[in-house]
Amino acid sequence: MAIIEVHGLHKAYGGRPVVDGVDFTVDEGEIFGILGPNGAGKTTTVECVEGLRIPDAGTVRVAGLDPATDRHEVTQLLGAQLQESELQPKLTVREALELYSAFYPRPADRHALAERLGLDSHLDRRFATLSGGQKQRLFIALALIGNPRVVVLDELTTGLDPRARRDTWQLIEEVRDGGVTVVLVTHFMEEAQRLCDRIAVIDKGRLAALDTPAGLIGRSAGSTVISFTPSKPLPDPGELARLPGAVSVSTDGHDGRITVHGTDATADAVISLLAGLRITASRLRVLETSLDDAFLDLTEQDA
Ligand SMILES: Nc1ncnc2c1ncn2[C@@H]1O[C@H](COP(=O)(O)OP(=O)(O)OP(=O)(O)O)[C@@H](O)[C@H]1O
Repeated sequence: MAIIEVHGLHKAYGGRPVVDGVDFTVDEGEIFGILGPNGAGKTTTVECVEGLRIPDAGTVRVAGLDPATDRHEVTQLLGAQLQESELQPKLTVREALELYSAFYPRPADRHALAERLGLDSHLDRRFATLSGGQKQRLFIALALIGNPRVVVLDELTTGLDPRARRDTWQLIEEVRDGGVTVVLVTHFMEEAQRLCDRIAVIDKGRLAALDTPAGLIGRSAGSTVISFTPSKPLPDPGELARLPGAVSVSTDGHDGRITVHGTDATADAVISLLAGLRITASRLRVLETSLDDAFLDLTEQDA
């Protein structure tokens, strides 16, 4: 069941459209990614969902409510971690949690939340003295303190080291496992690929694609890469390029290693062809291209 519905969303600044007819729905319980190049309109889109910006046209519903007119009700069920969040530098972790709990009629148990986010041993630390990872944990805690049904995380792991980023991913999975729907705005393909059930790719204010990570990868031409070193040269090297789904074939002049870009069907056909020719494929590798490649295929480069 959809908990967020966005239809025909338009938003312009100074007459320049930055969100230009975006449609998507987010199902309850999923991790929904919003991916796109800088300035694509991702933050504007999620801020319309949060009720922080008023759309010029289109409809936005969160659990059936309009964030623009039912702002108070939406704030009670939607928690947000904003891009570039800051807090008063002298505020301690404990004070921040207390202050934010006071905004909600049925806040989460602060102590349990602090423990779950690994903040229990930092309760008396001032915000200014926290590391980047600790600050991000605190922002997740503050986004969750109102016991929301939906949490929107905008570029949550930007600036974190790889370990802190992975820890944060685990936290996001735990949040979802606790029944909260997560909307994740990110620039990191690995993050989107690892965490998201579905991803909306936004480019120049429009929805360029909406699919599962595997579905997006499958859309890029030559998404399966097959490489091997044949035990003897193929009698007709051109045969590989004619296999179903093959997009390109290249041979390393040094060791004769062959690389074929194609689909899963191409991989099957390469193996059957080699078996028929009684050629052994040594160091056979079949790899999927990454979401990075799919992203570059789906988003236009500026002229
Ligand atoms: N309040 C504003 N007034 C004028 N222009 C704005 C305003 N907010 C955003 N913009 C412009 O709208 C465009 C979309 O911005 P937005 O922040 O939604 O993009 P984004 O996809 O989140 O980008 P990034 O990945 O860089 O955060 C950008 O060109 C930005 O400069």
